[in-house]
Amino acid sequence: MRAVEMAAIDSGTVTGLALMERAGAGVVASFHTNWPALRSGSARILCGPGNNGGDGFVIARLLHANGWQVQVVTFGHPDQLPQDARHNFNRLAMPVADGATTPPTQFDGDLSVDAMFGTGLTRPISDPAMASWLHCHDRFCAAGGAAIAVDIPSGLDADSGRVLQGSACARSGLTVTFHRAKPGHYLADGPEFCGTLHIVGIGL
Ligand SMILES: NC(=O)C1=CN([C@@H]2O[C@H](COP(=O)(O)OP(=O)(O)OC[C@H]3O[C@@H](n4cnc5c(N)ncnc54)[C@H](OP(=O)(O)O)[C@@H]3O)[C@@H](O)[C@H]2O)[C@@H](O)CC1
Ligand SMILES: [K+]
Repeated sequence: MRAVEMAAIDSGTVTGLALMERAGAGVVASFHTNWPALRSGSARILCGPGNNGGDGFVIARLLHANGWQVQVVTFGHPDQLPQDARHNFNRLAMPVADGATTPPTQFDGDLSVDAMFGTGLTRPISDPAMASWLHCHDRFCAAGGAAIAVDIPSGLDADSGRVLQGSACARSGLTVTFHRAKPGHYLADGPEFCGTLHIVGIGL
């Protein structure tokens, strides 16, 4: 998937930013399909240090523009964000909480989005702050809340479908992935953590 994305970008037919915008818009469209009654409310978006977090910033902007009350929680310093994610971070017109220094609270809003890690997860999630915020997402999902994972539930290996050894991981009721499903969506722990799987095209 990473190779496909890079080939499309390198060929000049599409930019990473355009792919990210389509990914974020695809998640919002899938959300409305899966929970049609939820037209607006309060959303919490957990945004990690890479482009998965970048998708989260796009989602935050789109929901906010549609009248949602949005709480963005970031993990990692904005200066360290990859270019496309940084661009979308800068476009946010709402307060952002730093997940490293803000204690997580039980979420009793309407929509929780896991945009912490996607295909770039390289090792178990061991950071205590990340783990406790993901735990809030998981509890919200378990309580029947609208919980979405962007691309892949954070902590789940996209190839094997296993939760990385010792990693935090959160269940979602809906996982929205891009272009093609990954083996991990269907294998091992995948189905339990992904919930319903939507595959959205991003023009690749
Ligand atoms: N490419 C495209 O055009 C498109 C991409 N798209 C989106 O991008 C996603 C892939 O983005 P990505 O490659 O930035 O990886 P992502 O999962 O966001 O994180 C990587 C960062 O996390 C860090 N890190 C890793 N493990 C960690 C840990 N346990 N604990 C802490 N940190 C950890 C890692 O650090 P490092 O391992 O380098 O030290 C790195 O900084 C993809 O899933 C999709 O959602 C869509 O928009 C479609 C178009
Ligand atoms: K994710």
